Amino acid sequence: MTAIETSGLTKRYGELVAVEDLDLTVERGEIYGFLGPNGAGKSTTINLLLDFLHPTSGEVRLFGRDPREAFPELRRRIGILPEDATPYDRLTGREHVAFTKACKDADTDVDTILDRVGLDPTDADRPAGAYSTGMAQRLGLGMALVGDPDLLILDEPSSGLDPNGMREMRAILREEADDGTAVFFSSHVLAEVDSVCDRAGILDDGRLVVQDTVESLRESVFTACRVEVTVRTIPDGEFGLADVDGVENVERDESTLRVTCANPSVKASVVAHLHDRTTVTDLVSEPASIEETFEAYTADEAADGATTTTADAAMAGEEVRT
Ligand SMILES: Nc1ncnc2c1ncn2[C@@H]1O[C@H](COP(=O)(O)OP(=O)(O)OP(=O)(O)O)[C@@H](O)[C@H]1O
Repeated sequence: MTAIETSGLTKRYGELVAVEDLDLTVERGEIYGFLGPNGAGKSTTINLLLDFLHPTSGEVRLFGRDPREAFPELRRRIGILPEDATPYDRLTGREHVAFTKACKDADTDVDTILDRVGLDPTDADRPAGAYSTGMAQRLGLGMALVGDPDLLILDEPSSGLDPNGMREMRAILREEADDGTAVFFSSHVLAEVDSVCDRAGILDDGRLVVQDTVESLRESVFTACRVEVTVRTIPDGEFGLADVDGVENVERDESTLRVTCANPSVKASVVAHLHDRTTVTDLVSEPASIEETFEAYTADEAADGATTTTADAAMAGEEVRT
């Protein structure tokens, strides 16, 4: 069953188009990653889905219903983790979860929720004002899980979580999806979306520029990577690294070159190129940021002289801006 459906969803602030003509569907049982750089329109989209903002044009349907008419009934079926959710200073973690339970008239067991998100009883009984960012985020996720929602909408859920917390969060999202919940979460961290989502869309300047299964995106879009090479001396002047096939960007400081590559195979060419000109003393490979990935993707499309269509846009016969 379709949990989220938007058609032509648009939000303008005067001249600024925060979300433009967004067509999106998210099914129950799937985890959908909503990727985009800062200011792309992710939070605005979430606020439109939840009827916190009214669209300039277009429509939202949650479980086939117009949220404007169906809240608060729909609200009971939805768990929300807003961006930068700040708990009430004086209420304990336990009281936050109990409060959400009361608001939703849910029969959730508060201790089970606290345990599930990794807040031990001592922490759960402390005022949440003293929580670290990661603990507050765990609490926010716990509140979103109250009432066994059919749809989870999470805005940057991993912000502030350490690697352990991120792993635990991913496991919870997968359990929820396996249980039939639709999970929609926004992120600007590509690796996070890559590791947990079934499908993902990339938003840029308010427009959905790519949307596909993560498996397909991994082959076509999530290929950019970054390599940080430490060298004994950086060769003088232009030494041709930026012209190596597949090199998208080069940054340098005294002894380090940070090179964005269109795909992992380019890393070997980078090292070979440097090997002929200087001594490489260290090499660290890391995932590219969403901005780098997006730049590499759009550069590739442009270089191909491609029709610059994505899977979805191609289906719709639309051209994608680059
Ligand atoms: N109330 C508002 N009035 C005017 N412009 C706004 C308003 N809210 C958001 N915007 C603008 O709309 C665009 C999209 O903002 P939005 O917060 O949705 O982006 P985002 O993808 O969630 O960014 P981030 O990852 O930084 O949270 C931005 O250019 C932002 O400045």
